[in-house]
Amino acid sequence: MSSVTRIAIAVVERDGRYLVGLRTKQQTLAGKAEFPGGKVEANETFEAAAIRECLEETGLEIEIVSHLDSVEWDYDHGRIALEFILCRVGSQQEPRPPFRWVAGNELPNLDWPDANQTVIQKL
Ligand SMILES: Nc1nc2c([nH]c(=O)n2[C@@H]2O[C@H](COP(=O)(O)OP(=O)(O)OP(=O)(O)O)[C@@H](O)[C@H]2O)c(=O)[nH]1
Repeated sequence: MSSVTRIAIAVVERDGRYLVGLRTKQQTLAGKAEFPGGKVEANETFEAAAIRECLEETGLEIEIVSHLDSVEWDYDHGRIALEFILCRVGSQQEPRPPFRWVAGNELPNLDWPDANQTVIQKL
């Protein structure tokens, strides 16, 4: 049995809009929309990983608000356990592209990874 990779996802909200990126051709699930996130390192909490990945990918410093959802998913590229964490950003700083702010009511119109479907319905 293959092991499960732990993934932390930062669902960052500011004024009813959410931080959304686009997975590149080089990544798995290329062309899909994504929230900032990635693999949790050894001895790292999900929350710390969400903050670190968001800073690395978007340049924005965030704070944890609450836990949103836990999802396990079997992709062709492996089995992952995702923790979706609601976060906020204090500043009016703009994210590094391709990340951008998307209105909450626009989120269902984007092409998301399958594992994101339940969390999108909750926002
Ligand atoms: N970042 C991100 N990954 C997601 C989302 N939804 C989802 O299923 N995933 C999956 O979660 C995993 C995240 O891994 P990643 O490859 O982006 O993370 P990473 O940067 O640490 O990995 P790398 O070092 O291999 O590039 C992938 O399997 C990706 O397909 C999402 O909304 N955001």
